[in-house]
Amino acid sequence: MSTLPLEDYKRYGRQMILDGFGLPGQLKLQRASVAVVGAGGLGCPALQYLGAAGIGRIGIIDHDRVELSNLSRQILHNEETVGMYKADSATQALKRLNSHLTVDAITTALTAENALSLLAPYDVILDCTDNAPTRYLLSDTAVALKKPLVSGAAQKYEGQLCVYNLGPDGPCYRCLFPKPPAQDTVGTCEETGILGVVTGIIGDMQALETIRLITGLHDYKPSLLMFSALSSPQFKNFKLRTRNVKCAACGTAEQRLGEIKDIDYVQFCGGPRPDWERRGLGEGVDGWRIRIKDFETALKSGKQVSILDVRPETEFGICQLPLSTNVPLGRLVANPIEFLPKKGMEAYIVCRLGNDSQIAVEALRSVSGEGVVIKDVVGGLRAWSRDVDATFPVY
Ligand SMILES: Nc1ncnc2c1ncn2[C@@H]1O[C@H](COP(=O)(O)OP(=O)(O)OP(=O)(O)O)[C@@H](O)[C@H]1O
Ligand SMILES: [Zn+2]
Repeated sequence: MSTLPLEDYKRYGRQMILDGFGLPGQLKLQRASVAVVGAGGLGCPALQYLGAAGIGRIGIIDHDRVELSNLSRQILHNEETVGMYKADSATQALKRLNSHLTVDAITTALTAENALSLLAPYDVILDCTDNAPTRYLLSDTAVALKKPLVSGAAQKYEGQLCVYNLGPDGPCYRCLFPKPPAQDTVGTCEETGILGVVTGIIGDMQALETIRLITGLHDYKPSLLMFSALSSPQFKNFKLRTRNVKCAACGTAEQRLGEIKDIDYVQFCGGPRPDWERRGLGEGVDGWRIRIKDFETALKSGKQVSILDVRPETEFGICQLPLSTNVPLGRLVANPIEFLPKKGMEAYIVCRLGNDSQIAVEALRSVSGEGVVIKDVVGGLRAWSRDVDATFPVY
């Protein structure tokens, strides 16, 4: 029979003595892996309870950094971690709670290109983000990976909770919301305000639903829970129907969306918005990224640019852009200073899909001074082939 490390009986004893939980429940948590996307208002409380309960592996995906204005609700961060990546700051907090936890801190944004590969290793996915494109992306990814998506949302005095893709026939987010909300009806916490404890309540409930799913304490009846701090009663629960056969994501085969990496979620949700752009969502968005069409324009403009291709040498040998230089990612990250562009020169970083190039830009950025232009090419050579030059090989 499997056992736990001796000190874990003491650490988790209070929950282990619960009816229906026991040693099997604790072992299930220990063997489970959970991905939390967004380490903000919802993610922090969810992570805190998931870590405290003894989830074996926790992935934290967030590309944003901690700001002072986050501290009133994003309770894993503190004054000393302002400026740090939220994923790193949250990891640090969880490790303080339990030094044995296994935490993967992922400091890149979840995008259509990377969602499947980043989330595939985890059993349960938590949506703790705050924007429509990411909600659709997460829902489609959870459907593709056949994993439950524990989704939270909070704004002003109100919150919502739902487990999508629950059990064999629970609906996905698209089943309920086939069309994105009108842009003027949604806003960020920065725009609309939020009471911190409301995110705490919803984030805690996301942790609770996750624990119920993993330990087998869930009833698998899909429902949408609405919370309103100033109403009476504060909680209302709506039973949901099973999945919609006409749903583009989870319905019958004819309705399929196509491949996730090819979907432009920002466009689907009504086009770029400044706050999404600030988040690095959509394409070509913050000052450190360039969308493929703009990259093409920059190359044609005649200005002096350098193109660094960070793929492995073998892949570079397969196909490459004219005038690009190969610097495999490992070499660049080991010594970014060597590869900084000269003053006045713009550097564009490419890779196959647009993931490694973000890591490369991050490394260059950490050693670059003011006025240096370094951008990663969103979607990489795959996007080049798709949107610019159909004769460029896809491999
Ligand atoms: N596609 C994404 N990939 C990774 N993290 C994301 C993505 N979209 C949103 N997030 C993260 O989800 C979190 C949402 O949390 P929250 O809204 O509480 O924080 P915030 O955006 O810092 O708040 P504020 O609106 O007050 O500035 C943010 O930390 C944000 O970076
Ligand atoms: Zn659906």
